[in-house]
This record gives sequence, C-alpha cells and structure tokens, in this order.
Amino acid sequence: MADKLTEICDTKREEVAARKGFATIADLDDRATQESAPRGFEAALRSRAANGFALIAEIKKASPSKGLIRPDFRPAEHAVAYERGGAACLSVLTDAPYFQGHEDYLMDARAACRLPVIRKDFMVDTWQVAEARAMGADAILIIVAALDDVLMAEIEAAALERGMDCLVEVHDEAEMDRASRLKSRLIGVNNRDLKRFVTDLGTTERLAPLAPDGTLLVSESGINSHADLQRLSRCGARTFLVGESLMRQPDVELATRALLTGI
Ligand SMILES: O=C(O)c1ccccc1NCC(=O)[C@H](O)[C@H](O)COP(=O)(O)O
Repeated sequence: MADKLTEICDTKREEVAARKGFATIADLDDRATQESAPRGFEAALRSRAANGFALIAEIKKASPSKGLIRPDFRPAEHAVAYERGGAACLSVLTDAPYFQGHEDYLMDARAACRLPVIRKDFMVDTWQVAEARAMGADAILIIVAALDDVLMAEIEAAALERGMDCLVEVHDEAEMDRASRLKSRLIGVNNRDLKRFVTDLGTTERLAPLAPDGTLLVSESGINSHADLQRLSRCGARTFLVGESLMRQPDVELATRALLTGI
C-alpha cells in the first residue's frame, strides 16, 4: 500500500515539523488538562455493537478521491444530526491539505454533542497524539501502512497513556498480522484501495476471519446502505465507519437513522 498514502504522509511530516515549533508536548499536555476527560470511544462502540449495529459517523468536507463533498459544511450541526440519528461515535477529519479538515471542526463537533470523537488524520509522530488530546479527541487513527512497527507502537503508547483509544486500520493480510502485535483490539478494515481509490466491501469479508481474538472489527469506507451493513454483518462486522454517503444527504439525521435501521 503506497502512492497517495505516501504522498499524504510526506506532506504530513513537513506540516508536523513546522507545527512543532509552536508547542512542545508539555505545552499540549498542559492544554489537554483543560479539556474534559476522554469519553470512552471503544467502550461506546462495544456497548452499541453488543445490541445491534454501531456507527462511527464521519464529518468529512472533502476527500482526495471526490473533491468537495459537502458545500454547506457545518460540523456542529452535523454532529447533532449524527447523534440524534443514532451514531455511537464521531470521526472528524482534521487534515487540511487533502481533506479540507481543521482542528476547530473537531472541537466544535465534540462540544455540540455527547459522543466520543476520533481525530481522523495521518499520525506520523507522537507529537500529534498530544495535539489530538489537546483538541479534545477521545481516540486516534493508526494507519498500519503508514508506519513501521516501532513508531506504530510508540504512537499507540502515547495515546493509551493519555487515556485515548486507537482505531488500528489495515488494508491487507500482512497489515492485519502487524496490527495483531499491538495492544489495541479495535481494528478497522479499510475497504478503499488507496492506489486506485476504488472501494470493495469484499476486503472486510476477506480479512475479518484473520482478526485476533477479542477484536471489535470496524468496516470502513464505501458503505452506502443498510443492505451493506447486513451484508458485512454476515462476516462478523457490527461496527462501521461511514462518511461520504451520509455527508451527501440533505437530511443527515434521517439518513443516519435509515442507514442503521433500514427504515
Ligand atoms: O476518502 C478518501 O478519498 C481517502 C483517500 C486517501 C486516504 C484516505 C481516504 N479516506 C479516509 C477514510 O478512511 C474515509 O474517510 C472513511 O473510511 C469514510 O469513508 P467513506 O464512507 O467512503 O467516506
């Protein structure tokens, strides 16, 4: 897995190097003490998945594959709509160059609702983990394809010591094997092939049996309907990360409810 992801991570390393000049990890940890404690991202998903489908609803303005997705982008309103529609957690993109994200979107969304929030970004440095907590994030994303084993474990440790959860994202069998060596047991299979930008729900079906014991499996990307949730549940996935198909709907609350219930 390389290409676009490599390009995004190279850009991210440059961005982080520049941002580090403005705040040390100690500064960020100090700022984090003024934030509310982590809300329990994984626990919220596990409790919802025990009784049905658990949704991580994504607040996504744009993407490298589709450009602008939501012209009338209002993160706080979308957060409330997702919560009312039945989402268990939120995902908020904070990457600016490729997704038009911003840390303010995460802070505004989290302040508007009671849901736990994952900072959806490309983690390449432990500094970003402290930054995530300082902006209020309850969880971070670890993209296995973007990191070596040592850095991946350091980023996970930095999140766990701050009380945050990690969603560990994989795209293939080798990455599932590497993910299984981490402590976290919240593993996401990304159905999007980052070389060709096509999505295939079959990726989750192929990798689901390889997840280590105790895993809460999350199927990510390219999910459009309740029928997709039903199909994916047959391979054991009861937790889903959905962005574009919900963000394109005029009534986000209604669309979220329809996705979860089929009604
Ligand atoms: O969304 C993209 O085009 C993309 C491109 C390159 C790297 C990552 C990308 N997406 C990040 C995500 O993981 C998705 O935003 C998330 O899984 C939701 O997917 P979707 O429901 O298809 O919007």
